[in-house]
Amino acid sequence: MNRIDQKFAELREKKQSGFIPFISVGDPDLRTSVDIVKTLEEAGAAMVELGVPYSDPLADGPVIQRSSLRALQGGRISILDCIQVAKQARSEGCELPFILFTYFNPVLQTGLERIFPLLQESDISGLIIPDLPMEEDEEVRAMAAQYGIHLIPLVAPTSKERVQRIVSRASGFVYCVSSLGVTGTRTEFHTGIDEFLSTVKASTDLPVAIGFGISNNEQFKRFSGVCDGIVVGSALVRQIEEALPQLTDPNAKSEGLLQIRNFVKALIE
Ligand SMILES: O=P(O)(O)OC[C@@H](O)[C@@H](O)c1c[nH]c2ccccc12
Repeated sequence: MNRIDQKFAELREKKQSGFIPFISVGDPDLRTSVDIVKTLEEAGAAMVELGVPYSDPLADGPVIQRSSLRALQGGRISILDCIQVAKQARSEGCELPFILFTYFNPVLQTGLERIFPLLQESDISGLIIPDLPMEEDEEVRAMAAQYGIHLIPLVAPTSKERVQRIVSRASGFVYCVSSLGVTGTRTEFHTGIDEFLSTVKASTDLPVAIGFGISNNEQFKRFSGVCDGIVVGSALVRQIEEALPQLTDPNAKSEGLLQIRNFVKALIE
């Protein structure tokens, strides 16, 4: 059974919502990304989105854009580097399900025929490609299914009649975007968000996760119990940004990781 399926089954058993953090791999460096992943697990993450930094992150707000730039400062970070971070974390005892999060261009550069066997042998359970249009996802879906990798779709409040089509082809879970626009913390969400979530949940037996803009415990609680998973990217990446002086100092790295742990604990308690 895919680790994502196992994890959501456990969460449903415990009637809990899973915390799904997103990080840019390589920010500030690959080794620290392994340490951050392990810290997220200790702090209570259910699974983790490993973001492949990209030079043209169209769907990302300023926080993740800065994070991608920092990661790419030390030279190109490939999908293979991100897979290596997952393998290293696993080898150091991390049991989290890994979701590779990448724009479509790096996937094409690496080659579909190469990526999927690698994801499978690296025990990476899911893949999110935010700019893969449903109309062009045939080949990617077939390869993902062949290698047992969940290709997780994004559904936006404006998806309306497309919801059924997107959800009917979904695998693993359905990622509901809470608002329109780019990633980044928000004070309020799309007006019809509750109705939108009900529509998606009524359209699938798959777990449903919500993301975009969630940055504090009040917002986390608002969606707990309503969704099976809650994705937080920018608010966490911002914490990593603030902890950079510690994370990049060998003598203070553990202090930086503790700051991240404390942020997550307060976010999801
Ligand atoms: O950053 P936020 O607002 O917490 O949203 C999660 C988001 O970061 C993560 O899932 C993500 C990162 N880049 C994306 C691009 C498109 C959709 C989603 C994403």
